[in-house]
Amino acid sequence: MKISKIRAIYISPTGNVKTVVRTIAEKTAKLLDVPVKEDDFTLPDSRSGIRKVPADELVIFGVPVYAGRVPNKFLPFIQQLYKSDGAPAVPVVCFGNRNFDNALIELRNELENNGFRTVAGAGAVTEHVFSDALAPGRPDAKDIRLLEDFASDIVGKIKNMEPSQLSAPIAVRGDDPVGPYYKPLGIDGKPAVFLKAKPKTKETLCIKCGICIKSCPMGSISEQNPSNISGICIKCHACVKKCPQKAKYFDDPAFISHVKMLEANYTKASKTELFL
Ligand SMILES: Cc1cc2nc3c(=O)[nH]c(=O)nc-3n(C[C@H](O)[C@H](O)[C@H](O)COP(=O)(O)O)c2cc1C
Repeated sequence: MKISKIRAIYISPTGNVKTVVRTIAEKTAKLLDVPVKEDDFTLPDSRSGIRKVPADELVIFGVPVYAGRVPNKFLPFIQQLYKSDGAPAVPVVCFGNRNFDNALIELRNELENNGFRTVAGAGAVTEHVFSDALAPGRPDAKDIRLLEDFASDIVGKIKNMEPSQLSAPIAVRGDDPVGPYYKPLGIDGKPAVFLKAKPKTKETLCIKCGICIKSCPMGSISEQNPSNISGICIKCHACVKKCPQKAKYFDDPAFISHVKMLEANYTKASKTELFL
């Protein structure tokens, strides 16, 4: 099968998915001696129109895992933006050391529904945006090597395949039909409900540089006053992580309790799972 280009498509509010997708894309491109085209659709401005992916491009499609699934606010864009008539695709989900639950199978199914043919899949461990005690510094050098080996295996698999052989979706871990969202628990073992939590701002530190405004995937931070979160917050932590002044933080008690529960139960290093 002739591949003319690698298409690296991703949502990555704080950068982990971008690193993982780029690693796989760059290695496959090198092995196939073709260019990479990058499509980052994290921000509102990057999410218009329909992009038809030609059947001779290999797609590496990455999203973060939120509550054990594909982030629900991004799902409509995944469903609408990218279509194909048979391009081979690799769904990649990045999770913060707890579990990817049903996210990979959900992304696989969405890509298949959009006309892609999934040939491999990955659930990659990455640092949890809620706490650097969960998979700290990952992907690390060992993870990168593993992802590069995975890229070599993908190339080995598709190189001698005919387009007609791209039939059954790649078998991945997860429930099909896709199971429910993971319900976050607090340190007391009871459900922790923090859907409405929004980041606060330390006014003494904020210099109104506007970086948080430009980083918010929901476009929810007021241009006039960055302390005002006028729209919905998906807790992605882009504003917290990207603030050069460390002025943004969450203090919602249910959210803090959930983070404590994660830190109490999920610090043991998880493994990246690869499907070929
Ligand atoms: C709202 C939210 C929910 C999350 N849910 C999970 C989860 O269910 N399981 C898990 O292991 N990590 C979870 N994470 C961690 C992210 O999947 C992980 O940190 C990922 O690398 C973030 O990607 P990014 O750096 O590209 O934004 C969650 C993160 C957020 C913001």
